[in-house]
Amino acid sequence: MTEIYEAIKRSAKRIKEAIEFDDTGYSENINATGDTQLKLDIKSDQIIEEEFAKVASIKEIISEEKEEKTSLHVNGIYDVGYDPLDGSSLIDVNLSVGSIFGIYEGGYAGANLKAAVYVVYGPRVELVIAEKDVKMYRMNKNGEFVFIKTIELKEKGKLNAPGSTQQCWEPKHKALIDAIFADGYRLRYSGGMVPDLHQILLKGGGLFSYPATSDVPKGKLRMIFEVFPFAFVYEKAGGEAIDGKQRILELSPSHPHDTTPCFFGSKVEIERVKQCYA
Ligand SMILES: O=P(O)(O)OC[C@H]1O[C@](O)(COP(=O)(O)O)[C@@H](O)[C@@H]1O
Ligand SMILES: [Mg+2]
Ligand SMILES: [Mg+2]
Repeated sequence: MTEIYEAIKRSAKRIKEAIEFDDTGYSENINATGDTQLKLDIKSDQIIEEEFAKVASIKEIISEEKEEKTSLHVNGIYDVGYDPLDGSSLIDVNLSVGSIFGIYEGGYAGANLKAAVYVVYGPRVELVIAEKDVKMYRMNKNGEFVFIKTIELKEKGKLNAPGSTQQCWEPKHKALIDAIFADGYRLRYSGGMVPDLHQILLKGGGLFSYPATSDVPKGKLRMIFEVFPFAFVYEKAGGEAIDGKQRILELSPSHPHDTTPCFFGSKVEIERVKQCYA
């Protein structure tokens, strides 16, 4: 596992440099989800593939920017699913973006996750590794990742990050979000799942939701690359992640690019979601 973390750190340094100095424009390609890829989406994907190709324990990889799985090492143990540049549509407005990694053993089901990692490219570069617990590191001026702290969620938080187009929410979802705001929660939503979920983790708790809506009935966020890794992080930090009713980590996609509605948060907020969606 350490070799994989080291490859992610090398990738993070290279991607940070690309974000700072490369062309921020769109390419002419469309990915499996139907999004037009930025040149930076493609470059970040290539950087990660190059770094993972050096790691013998990785059997295969699949990313948000690849149509199909890519085999790396026949004798490898782990399958890695990743979103090379999450929130990339925020690059043009210079907001924080991220990379997300799920390290699976035995196929890309939630139950097969062995570790999850994400990187935040903000004013500083931070790396979070969830295995037994959740550890946060920050890149120093020599490009080394220095341990900062272990992240633990409180039972109840203060932040609310409601995703998707509100016009398309179900009435019960609107009632839930309104009730949470009525209880004093503050709105914190940038449109980048990495910084939005990172903020809730670091500020002690709250709720991030991306529900089923009339325009995206199966949600927008992708299981293998985005939702499973963050569900793992939230559970290891003492929180919960559900699709409304079921634990996210009990789900299995039938296609690599499958999406699911998702709710991540501390215990108290997730209990409210369960009551609403029961
Ligand atoms: O603008 P919306 O519909 O709330 O969606 C925001 C979500 O879309 C995403 O940007 C999707 O990720 P990509 O940039 O990797 O496609 C998430 O980071 C974010 O949580
Ligand atoms: Mg993404
Ligand atoms: Mg992406």
